[in-house]
Amino acid sequence: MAQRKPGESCGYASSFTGRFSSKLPWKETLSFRFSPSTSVVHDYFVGSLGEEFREVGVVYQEYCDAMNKLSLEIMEVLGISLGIGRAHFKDFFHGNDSIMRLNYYPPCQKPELTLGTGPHCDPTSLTILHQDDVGGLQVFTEGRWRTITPKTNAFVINIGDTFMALSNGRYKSCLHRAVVNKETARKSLAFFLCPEMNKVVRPPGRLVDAQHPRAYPDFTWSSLLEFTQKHYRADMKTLDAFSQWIQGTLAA
Ligand SMILES: C=C1C[C@]23C[C@H]1CC[C@H]2[C@]1(C)CCC[C@@](C)(C(=O)O)[C@H]1[C@@H]3C(=O)O
Ligand SMILES: O=C(O)CCC(=O)C(=O)O
Ligand SMILES: [Fe+2]
Repeated sequence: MAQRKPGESCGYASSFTGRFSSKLPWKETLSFRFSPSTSVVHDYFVGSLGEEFREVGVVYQEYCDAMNKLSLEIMEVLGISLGIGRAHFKDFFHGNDSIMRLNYYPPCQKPELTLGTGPHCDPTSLTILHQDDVGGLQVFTEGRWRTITPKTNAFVINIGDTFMALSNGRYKSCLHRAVVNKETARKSLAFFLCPEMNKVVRPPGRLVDAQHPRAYPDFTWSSLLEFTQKHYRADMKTLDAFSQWIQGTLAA
């Protein structure tokens, strides 16, 4: 029942053999949807995983509600930082159709031969990541992979591709990966803020001018999500590949 089906972004997935034929990530994942002012998270745990998961469902419902609140506060700060005011992005994400993902990375006897999660930019808008104290998240900056040391009471916040497009490229989505180790399993919780499915991703006019022409075409989040689920494994070039893909399909 909980098994994730090809093309869907919810459910349990291990080894990803159903989706990819090479570079399989060394991880298991459980992904589910979140929408504000609903009990969809709690209902998923009870409805798909069973009555014995009711308590866990309550906890993750509360966690996702808190992540939603934090995401909208961060969107206010990002709007102020770009000079377009606190309301613009906060209102854009007031209704959202976000994804919560639980990552489990088993120990690996030959960790140098694989990756927990390969190099990528999150195609989503904003990621709030809670990692445990094992360590393994790395970000590629200034020419090399740098480990993000776990901090107990801190979250890691990533800009994703969709927000890069919304900010007309002023913010860049962050290239990152997760390595594994021989001794200890690692777990992380990733809350991916996503707009409502059919909302058009278009930067505010104030961020487009002669010096800053449009960096990406208009698109809906549902079309980018479908691209990553059915046509293209998200990597560090997803948005460029997606832009070419939609312009190609429009021209056809
Ligand atoms: C919309 C999504 C697709 C992925 C989960 C969320 C945000 C991150 C994406 C992902 C983790 C990027 C690396 C490749 C991927 C296939 C994975 O390793 O899980 C991506 C997720 C996915 O397509 O399931
Ligand atoms: O587990 C981590 O530290 C990173 C996971 C990640 O990048 C993702 O799920 O998109
Ligand atoms: Fe990621």
